[in-house]
Amino acid sequence: MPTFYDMGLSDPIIRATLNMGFEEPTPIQEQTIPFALKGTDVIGQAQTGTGKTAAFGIPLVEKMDVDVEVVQGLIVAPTRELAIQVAEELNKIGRFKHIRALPIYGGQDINYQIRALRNRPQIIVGTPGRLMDHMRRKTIRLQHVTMVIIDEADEMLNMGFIEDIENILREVPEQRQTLLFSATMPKPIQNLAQQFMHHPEFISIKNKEVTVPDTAQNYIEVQERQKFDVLCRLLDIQTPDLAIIFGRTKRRVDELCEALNTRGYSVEGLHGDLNQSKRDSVLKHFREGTTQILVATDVAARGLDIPGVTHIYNFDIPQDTEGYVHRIGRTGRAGKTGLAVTFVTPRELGQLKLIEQAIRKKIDRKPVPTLIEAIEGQQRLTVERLMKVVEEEDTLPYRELAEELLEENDSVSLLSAALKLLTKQPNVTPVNITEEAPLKTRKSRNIMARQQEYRKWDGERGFNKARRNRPKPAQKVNKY
Ligand SMILES: Nc1ncnc2c1ncn2[C@@H]1O[C@H](COP(=O)(O)OP(=O)(O)OP(=O)(O)O)[C@@H](O)[C@H]1O
Ligand SMILES: [Mg+2]
Repeated sequence: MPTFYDMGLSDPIIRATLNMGFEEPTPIQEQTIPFALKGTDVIGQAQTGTGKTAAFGIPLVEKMDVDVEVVQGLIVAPTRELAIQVAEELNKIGRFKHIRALPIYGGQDINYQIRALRNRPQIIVGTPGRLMDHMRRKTIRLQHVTMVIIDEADEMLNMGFIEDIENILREVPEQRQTLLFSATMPKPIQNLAQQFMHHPEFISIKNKEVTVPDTAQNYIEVQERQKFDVLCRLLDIQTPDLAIIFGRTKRRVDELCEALNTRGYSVEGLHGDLNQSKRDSVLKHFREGTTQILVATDVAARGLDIPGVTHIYNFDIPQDTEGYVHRIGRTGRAGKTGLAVTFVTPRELGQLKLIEQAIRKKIDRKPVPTLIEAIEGQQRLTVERLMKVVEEEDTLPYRELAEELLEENDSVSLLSAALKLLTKQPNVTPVNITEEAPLKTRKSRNIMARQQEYRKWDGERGFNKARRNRPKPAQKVNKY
């Protein structure tokens, strides 16, 4: 097994990897870092949670010149939360080399960002909209950028973002090095990517499965109006440490949050209509574990690395196969195990088949859990909690009382009553969830069709005309 040391990295970077607890490079790191250090353009594809951030972050930081106080490295990412997270990881990698990475994203005070830019970070991690805003204001200049990285590249080169990426790349010197990463890299997007790159090396970690083998994947066939009760039962049975529930729309997320809170679950919602301070606090609570359940739109589907997420629930089946891979990839990261459960209404079974074909794996069908199972799940949880207190806590102050009680009652009656008190009882308070129409089956979110459109725009009809004729990306701001 090669080590980071064998890769010819400098001391401050090796120290940083040790400091981050990385003992050896992951396969994608092992394969991409040497190419990236040599200056080769790379398209890197590897499963979710396998260390793609450091795969580009390590060579990027290695190549930055700490004495040159201009932006030399640019990373583009689809969501604000991901930009923040990637910048944090880069700052860890750059800690001993004193390389600074700054996240630049919408929803944060632009003047604050302008002040932060005066600290002269060498690396900027941005979301496209806000990056362009700074480019227009000339508060960010990209003419000394030597390396550009597009994280979640298939998403970024897709309809919602492609024009922004083109605009941003126009400001970056032509002879830059370009790296593209994602867990999913549909062929048409790979082809499209070439136009932004110079003879890229395509590195794909060959795995039988597209998804992570340590994540068990189940589906439950369920009627739309039953979904919520089934979800509550699953939560009661599976008692996840940290779980993410994905809903299709923002309204869905809001309704689910309210309904789950009504039924006594501690949940918070994340979607694009919330203001940034709310988004920050929701994610902070979830990362700290003070909120155990996050309900989110696809804004949380890509890239987020939250250790300890044990369960993913697709309350609504994802729109496309890539979405499925990324959503369930929020669990089972860095060698941990996880469980993903997808709700499928009878009319969406075709979509499930498409997902199975794309990931080349069968998703196991599970029956609708019963109320009895939910109650048993909660009882099990109570016993676990009780035994933990028996083993780990000081119960001495209660002993006298316990002995008194036992003089007049039998022990089984007493313990049964205590267990009952401690157990969350099934809560069937009526809630209001607006029904969603079933998802219409579409072949892998028409990426093929879109690619053909791009070709048309680029070729036959001429690029400029094509640009004018390009349909307005309706989901551009609204998707998440
Ligand atoms: N060499 C390593 N050794 C141990 N842990 C690592 C190593 N490299 C990365 N990690 C850890 O693995 C986790 C996942 O990494 P990362 O977020 O980069 O995955 P990813 O491949 O980008 O996933 P996604 O496709 O979901 O974006 C992180 O917590 C990271 O710190
Ligand atoms: Mg990533």
